[in-house]
Amino acid sequence: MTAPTVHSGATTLDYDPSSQSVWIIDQTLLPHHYQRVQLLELEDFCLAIASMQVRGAPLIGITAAFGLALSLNRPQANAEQAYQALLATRPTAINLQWALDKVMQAITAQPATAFAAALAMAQSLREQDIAHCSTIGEHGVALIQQQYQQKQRCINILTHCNAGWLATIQWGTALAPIYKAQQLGIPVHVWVDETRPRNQGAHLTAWELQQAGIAHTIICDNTGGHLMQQGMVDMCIVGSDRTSANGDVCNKIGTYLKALAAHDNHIPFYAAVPSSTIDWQIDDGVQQIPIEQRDSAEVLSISGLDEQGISRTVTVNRHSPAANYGFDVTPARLVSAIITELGVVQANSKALASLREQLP
Ligand SMILES: CSC[C@@H](O)[C@@H](O)C(=O)COP(=O)(O)O
Repeated sequence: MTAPTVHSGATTLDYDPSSQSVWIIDQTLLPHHYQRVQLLELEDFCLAIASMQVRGAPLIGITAAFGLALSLNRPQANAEQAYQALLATRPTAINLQWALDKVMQAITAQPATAFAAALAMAQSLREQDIAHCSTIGEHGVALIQQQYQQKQRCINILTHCNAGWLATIQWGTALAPIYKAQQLGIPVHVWVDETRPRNQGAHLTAWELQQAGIAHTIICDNTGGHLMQQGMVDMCIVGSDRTSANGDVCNKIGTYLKALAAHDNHIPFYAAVPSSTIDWQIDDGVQQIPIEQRDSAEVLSISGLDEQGISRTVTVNRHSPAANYGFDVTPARLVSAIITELGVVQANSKALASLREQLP
């Protein structure tokens, strides 16, 4: 099967009404194999999120929304149990709870037609994600355009992890402005942090950009600071898994170090954040956002393709322990601005509170 691109209108999750299931892309196989898999039962949904077949904050949320909704049409359906099972799959991305809460609200509002109401909500969250990511792209591309107007040459953008269409339903968050820049004919080149240990940059962002025909270069996670010192980065754009109400941006581990280097080198550092990623209950992201710790095996070994297929290779001293922190928090003072579907706002409590007032 030909792999889709962002420009062919590809989506990462599609509902199939005939089987009451969803089809996702198994992201653990990318970039080596493009394979869609079907999620039918609640357990399939939980496993897909926990094992990172689907990942990226917005996509985690929408997948969970469908998992909860579809679980209601099974024998012995129990919405509360399904909610808790899905919520327990990953701790950091707030989109997970946000989407589950929306579906629960729909169920509570229409108990007699709970399945239909929940499914309609999941479908509307999916459509909303597409629209919001596209709008984030339109707001973000103005920032790239400013740089281009000043410099009149290819704009070098550094990104971390994967916040492209694979992390959402379509378009992505951090990559959406880059795709929009390409559509406008603005020359861009993307520095892609490999993003150990799961290599979402080297595996997923690089694949997406290559499919879309966007110039990019994979770099080791520790390279960004050097490039910034040498004037080889014009701006950084990253995504977020949870942004606190005061503008602290939690994102894939290593983001904070890039923000520090950007600050030291006077390079703008933007986070592309749909409002569904803002945790309004937390006003100190550094202290309050739960940071996922995953299996140390992900640090001790690396996955790759050989004649046998995809396998993991141990790359370290076998007898050493390892720690696997999944995310870190960039304090608001290091974030130049936050790109949302409602516009570009300052990373502080006041600006975010006024953004909140505009939310439906
Ligand atoms: C639009 S996605 C933003 C973030 O979710 C992304 O940068 C990220 O950190 C994803 O982490 P992952 O562990 O792959 O789910």
